[in-house]
Amino acid sequence: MTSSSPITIMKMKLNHCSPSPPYTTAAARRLLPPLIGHHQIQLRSSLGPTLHNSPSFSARAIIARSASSSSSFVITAAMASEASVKVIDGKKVAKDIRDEINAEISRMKDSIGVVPGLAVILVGERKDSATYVRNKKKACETVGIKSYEVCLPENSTEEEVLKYISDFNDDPMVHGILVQLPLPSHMDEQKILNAVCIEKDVDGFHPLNIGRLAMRGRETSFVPCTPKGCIELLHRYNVEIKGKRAVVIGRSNIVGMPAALLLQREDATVSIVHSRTRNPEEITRQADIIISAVGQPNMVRGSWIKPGAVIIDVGINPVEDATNPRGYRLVGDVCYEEACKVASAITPVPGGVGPMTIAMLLSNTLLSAKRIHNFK
Ligand SMILES: Nc1nc(=O)c2c([nH]1)NC[C@@H]1CN(c3ccc(C(=O)N[C@@H](CCC(=O)O)C(=O)O)cc3)C=[N+]21
Repeated sequence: MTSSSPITIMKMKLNHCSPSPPYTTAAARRLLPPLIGHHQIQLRSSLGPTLHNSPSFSARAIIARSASSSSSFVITAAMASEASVKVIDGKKVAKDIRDEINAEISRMKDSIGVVPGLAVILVGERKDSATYVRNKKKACETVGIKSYEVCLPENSTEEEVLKYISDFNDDPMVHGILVQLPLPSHMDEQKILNAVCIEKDVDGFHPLNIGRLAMRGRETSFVPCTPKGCIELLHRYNVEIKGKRAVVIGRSNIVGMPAALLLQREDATVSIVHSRTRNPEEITRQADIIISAVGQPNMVRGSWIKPGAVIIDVGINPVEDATNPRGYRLVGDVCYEEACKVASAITPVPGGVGPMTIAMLLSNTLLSAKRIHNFK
């Protein structure tokens, strides 16, 4: 989703999350300051040495508290906590991972002469899909993966797609196969995804992959890229998962569900919030870790977030923006401005989970080539 305009742009004009300024409610005024101070301390230990939040937060809060009006207190405290939120830099981490992958691929090429190959099948003319595919191809080039691309017209038949999949399944140069989603509506997505042989399913969308993810004691074959990227970010920022309460918002097969399974594997206590959940706000507010993957711009408000929580925002939602040369800009599921004032760490959109998804695709492709050639 880069220079070209995506198919659907949310009809919203949002510079902030809402017309009303955040944290001016009486409840927020009562709740926020002491809790932020408390969680700040926890955060510092959980995020380790990389954290550069202001050590003077509580001092500033106390000074603010002694200041005259309560409204000036709220503003000052909010500013102080905002300054201390850790922005989780997915773009930077993705670059580090590509460098690591690049080194591994050179090592493999030098020792056994194998170059990993990724096949991408794109059906139809969706501009956003075309952009994703182009970005994946570029990313492959930067790490030394050979990419094989097939672009089919919108009116192709299922059989044609299945034929390409079957050829790639048999091609020894190809170690990973990705069918770009969504497929045109006349195609049976399940049937097509099931045709990708499990050894080359680098997207991790095969039911057997998800099944293994769900079962204790089973080795996973390929972990779906976006959820894998989310967990990788938590690991690389030293966010402890074990024993923590995690809430995943959204239950899609490709993000929400596998993300919840992964968090559970990492010993978090996991709840899934979805469109039929009663009191999503109340449940989300219990989370130490929030992964949001719903595709609703700014749905998760500051009041949904427990002070000190870590937020991974998977949403990439285009919203109308006349001031932007593209005519739109991207926002997450989480109201960033509000979240920055409550959370201890957050991924931005863009530059958060998106780049990690692609990095994990490269990582799965390398893993596949290593497995197929038994290269340690
Ligand atoms: N079989 C399949 N596998 C996928 O993994 C898959 C798919 N189909 N269909 C579409 C979604 C979406 N997706 C993204 C990947 C990277 C960014 C990304 O890098 N985003 C940039 C935004 C760049 C920009 O447009 O400015 C960022 O968040 O920083 C976004 C979205 C993979 N998907």
